Amino acid sequence: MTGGELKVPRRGLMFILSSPSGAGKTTLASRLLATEKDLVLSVSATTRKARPGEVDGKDYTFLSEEEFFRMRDSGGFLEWAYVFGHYYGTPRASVFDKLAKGVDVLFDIDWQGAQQLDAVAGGDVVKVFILPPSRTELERRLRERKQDPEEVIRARMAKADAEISHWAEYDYVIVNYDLDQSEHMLRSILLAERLRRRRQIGLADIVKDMMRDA
Ligand SMILES: Nc1nc2c(ncn2[C@@H]2O[C@H](COP(=O)(O)OP(=O)(O)O)[C@@H](O)[C@H]2O)c(=O)[nH]1
Ligand SMILES: Nc1ncnc2c1ncn2[C@@H]1O[C@H](COP(=O)(O)OP(=O)(O)O)[C@@H](O)[C@H]1O
Repeated sequence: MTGGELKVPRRGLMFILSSPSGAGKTTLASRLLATEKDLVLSVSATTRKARPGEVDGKDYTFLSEEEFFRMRDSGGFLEWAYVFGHYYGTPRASVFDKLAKGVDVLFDIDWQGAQQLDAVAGGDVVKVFILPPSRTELERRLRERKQDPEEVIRARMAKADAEISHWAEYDYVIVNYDLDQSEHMLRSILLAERLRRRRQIGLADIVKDMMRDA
């Protein structure tokens, strides 16, 4: 069962995934997005170049630094951060409208972004940290992905400790040994969070009707 089958009107949630680069969050996010009804990706803006296969407007909105700063300075971002030598930001547009319509928004952002979203919308935020099984496996996955030159892989490994050191700030932690199992765990978290009483805003009316009819 997925949240799409839930009938009680509910408020959407902000589902944040963070991890050291290469742990598997993008893969897990796309599996969820492919199958979960009422879950959409917050497409971040970035000044980094597109990787082969990445689509502008779908994976990221690719901006020049000038365009990024213009958007940032006009209040266009809910949060933004400087990561691995590039700027990344979460567009403000329509996030809260989606939550009000019962649609969940998934964020693939780093610990800085997670902290900022928590500060502006704590009650809507659910934070999940994805850990790799080991450092060796993290490096193997970064190489296997074959999308970064050697110096970028080294930089990502060097930054892994800084990201991992924030693991205890998250509500849930998944050690990503096996993709199918991790996907199941992530889906279970999403379903449980969707069922939180305070998010099921239609409950009060349902219960009121029930009591009157009794
Ligand atoms: N704060 C923040 N971080 C972001 C945003 N978009 C992506 N990131 C993070 O930036 C880091 C680098 O992302 P990317 O270059 O796609 O490499 P990845 O680590 O392989 O996913 C990752 O930790 C992302 O989660 C954003 O809008 N805001
Ligand atoms: N549980 C897993 N077992 C083996 N390989 C995995 C697992 N999870 C992800 N991968 C692989 O590791 C690489 C990095 O995953 P990716 O989702 O791009 O990580 P991130 O978005 O966290 O940087 C990809 O090639 C992906 O297919």
